[in-house]
Amino acid sequence: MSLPIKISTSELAALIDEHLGVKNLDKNRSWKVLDSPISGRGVFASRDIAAGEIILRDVALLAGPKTNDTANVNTCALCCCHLEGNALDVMCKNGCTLPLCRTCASSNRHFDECELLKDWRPKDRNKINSHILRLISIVRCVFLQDQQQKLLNALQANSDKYYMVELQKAVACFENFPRHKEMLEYFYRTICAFNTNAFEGNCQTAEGEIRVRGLFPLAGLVNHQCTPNADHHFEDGQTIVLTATRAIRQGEEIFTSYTKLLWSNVMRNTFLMVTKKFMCSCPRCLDPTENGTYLSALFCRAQGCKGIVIPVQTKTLQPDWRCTTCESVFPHSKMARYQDFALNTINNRINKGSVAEMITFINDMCPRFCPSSNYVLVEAKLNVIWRMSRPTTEEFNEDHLKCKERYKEEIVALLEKLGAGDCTLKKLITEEIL
Ligand SMILES: C[S@@+](CC[C@H](N)C(=O)[O-])C[C@H]1O[C@@H](n2cnc3c(N)ncnc32)[C@H](O)[C@@H]1O
Repeated sequence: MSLPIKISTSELAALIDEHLGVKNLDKNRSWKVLDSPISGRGVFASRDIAAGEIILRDVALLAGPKTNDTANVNTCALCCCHLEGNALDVMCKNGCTLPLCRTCASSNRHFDECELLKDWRPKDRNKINSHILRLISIVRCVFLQDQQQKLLNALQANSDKYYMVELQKAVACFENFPRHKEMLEYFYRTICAFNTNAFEGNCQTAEGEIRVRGLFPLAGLVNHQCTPNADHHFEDGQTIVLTATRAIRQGEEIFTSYTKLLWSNVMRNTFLMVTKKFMCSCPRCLDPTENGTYLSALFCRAQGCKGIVIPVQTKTLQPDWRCTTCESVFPHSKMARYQDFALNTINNRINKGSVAEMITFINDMCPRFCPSSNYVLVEAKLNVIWRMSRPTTEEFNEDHLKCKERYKEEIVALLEKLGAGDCTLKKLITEEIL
């Protein structure tokens, strides 16, 4: 369920223009905001767009470090750079408990935030609290101007009891967190809007890699398809760029993918349902062969059969599975256990041993229990490519290098079958931009 939105699509489009400002609104712009036949509002091509062309550049309304509950507290709360040193070294010396780099610690931008958090009185002033660090991108909604708050409230905000838990965890970190209804509702809506629309990612800057999450009002209006026509990357901690992965005709809706491209149908839709509260019905999701990639395929469980089974129904997260050879049908519960076994067995090996051991495992062991098209095995091959492309002390012989090339060809062929165009993943693999 989403929280109510009390604004028309044209008013929202005007707020986005204002947000981007004249500087970012070039005359040759290629997009417009309209109602979408897929869901709510969407972004559409206002002219033909060439493959590889930048569609839009959007500026964060709210942004902060990408963190989770337990890790990454060594990230600057403001510029999101990696911080060296122990918690006490990097924590703000004025008592707000945020980790900060030297430049940000003395900046005006931090001053107001620091005063606000100190006023709320963090309970434990001697340690960095990952909840507070995660909350900081939300807390920044307090400093938005009226029109920006209006824009924030115009974004779709899916509600969920776990988002309420996120708010309760935040409240529990302070002795004096504002508890009046209006403020709590504003924070709750902002958390919901973040979970519905935000982008997370890593970005290479002159100072090193930063890890950010941000709410981008225009990019956040882009709906999802599993074979999208656009891809995104962070230009810096405040700017996101959408690029066309193939030619887009005037009037077509622009889509990105909210999931990994190479996940299976069930995996993608489970993720979409949990994180974004919808199931996709794009052509790829409706095709049990997944454009002939068989990313879901598992071996048939019928005695003596060497065929593969694939989910037969679409539009459900618990489909029956049927063998493409003997046509035996298996309930989802049985195949889900088998898929989990393959996933756990393969994931337990990833990053544990050397790359050479991983290659032997993929080539010799995995084919005994997992078809080569299964997405978990595809992900394992991607992992080998990444590890071999990064600086490492491990030495590779000719066979290893040949395997890497073969894995790359297999994955590029999969992306082609899916119609993924010049997506970031293809560029990463073929151009080795890591
Ligand atoms: C980031 S927002 C996209 C913008 C949204 N349509 C709006 O009006 O603000 C994500 C939400 O849009 C909807 N959505 C996006 N792609 C969809 C799709 N392919 N099918 C159904 N709903 C979709 C879902 O409700 C999802 O939670």
